[in-house]
Amino acid sequence: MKYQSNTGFSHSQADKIGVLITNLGTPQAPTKKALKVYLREFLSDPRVVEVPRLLWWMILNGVILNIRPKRSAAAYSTVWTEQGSPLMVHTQNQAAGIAERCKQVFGDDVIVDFAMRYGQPAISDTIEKMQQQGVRKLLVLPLYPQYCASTTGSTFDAVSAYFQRSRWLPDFRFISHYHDESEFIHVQAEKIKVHWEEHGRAEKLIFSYHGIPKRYLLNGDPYHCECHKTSRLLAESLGLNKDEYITTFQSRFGREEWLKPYTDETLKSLPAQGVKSVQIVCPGFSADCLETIEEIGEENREYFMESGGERYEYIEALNSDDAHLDMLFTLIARNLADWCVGDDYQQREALAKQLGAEK
Ligand SMILES: C=CC1=C(C)c2cc3[nH]c(cc4nc(cc5[nH]c(cc1n2)c(C)c5CCC(=O)O)C(CCC(=O)O)=C4C)c(C)c3C=C
Ligand SMILES: [Fe+2]
Ligand SMILES: [Fe+2]
Repeated sequence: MKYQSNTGFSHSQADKIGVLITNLGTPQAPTKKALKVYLREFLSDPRVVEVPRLLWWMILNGVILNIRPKRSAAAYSTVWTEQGSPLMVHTQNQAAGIAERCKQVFGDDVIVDFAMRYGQPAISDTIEKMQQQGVRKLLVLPLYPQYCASTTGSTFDAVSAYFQRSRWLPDFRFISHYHDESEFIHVQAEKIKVHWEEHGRAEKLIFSYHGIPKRYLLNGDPYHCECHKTSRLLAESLGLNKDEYITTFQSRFGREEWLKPYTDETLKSLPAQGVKSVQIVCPGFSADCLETIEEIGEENREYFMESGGERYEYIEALNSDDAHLDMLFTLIARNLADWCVGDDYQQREALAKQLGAEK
């Protein structure tokens, strides 16, 4: 059968609204074997590596998958926790926190779940499960504040690949970015302010974002602009002058030029320019993961200190902070608004306000 049917359907089943949270995905274990599986899927995605397929297949299988898994497994084992990969643990907690908030406001009308673009739980399996539970309207929120074809675009590909095989499509909404939503800027700025209250301020605040090849920007990807806009809005919210913060790009992969300035080179050069203390935050990562904990928390710290830096502080990602989950819930609720049996949602909101006022 070309188009799959919805196996869970019964006429008495209540219609539900689904909220699917997604993130990138992570290996199953910090081992060479698991890394090979993960990297093969991730790096085979043409949205991630835009190189002619045959050439890339040869480089990937002939070189990268023979070298990288061992190196990456060693890096992952430094961040692995008893519960698993930090990215997985944070995403699970975020989904649980959002589900709790949805339950309080929407009752049983809304089902919240999470999936990963690469590895498990797969986007297709999760949407299928949600449809079996009665989901007829689906909102997908990839947890990337800035749009990038390599991440957000690729998530859309995975969702639409499932839809293309599916007989009964739900109503569908997709949040492609939220970097300039006032609530997002507010929570991220507050996290920095709390850090300042506890530790004082450093000479420079560095906003470090995951990089992409410069070619993608030149071909029209808005990611670079959205990162700079995020930094500008945060700086405005924090009252920072232009010389008090820097926007940099981390996690380079391969030999071609990526977005500049590079985080590592910037940190190596700052002490010689007289900057001895920095605080670094990653507003493109909604959850701490290998790229923040190991690369920013450890590797770049060493570069800075070995180059003559004296004080280096990494400000953690928003993870499952209550304020972050409240912000994500607000974003979701706004996008669900007229779906949530419209009047019901308005009435519940009014009731919640009334109850709050009576307390
Ligand atoms: C060509 C390669 C890559 C592009 C383009 C890219 C874009 C990109 N990635 C993220 C977010 C994350 N990337 C993470 C890990 C990671 N990224 C790449 C390569 C590219 N990323 C690799 C090979 C890896 C694996 C680790 C390694 O071997 O170094 C992660 C962490 C995942 C985890 O398990 O902790 C995240 C998150 C964004 C936002 C982005 C473009 C904007
Ligand atoms: Fe990446
Ligand atoms: Fe990295």
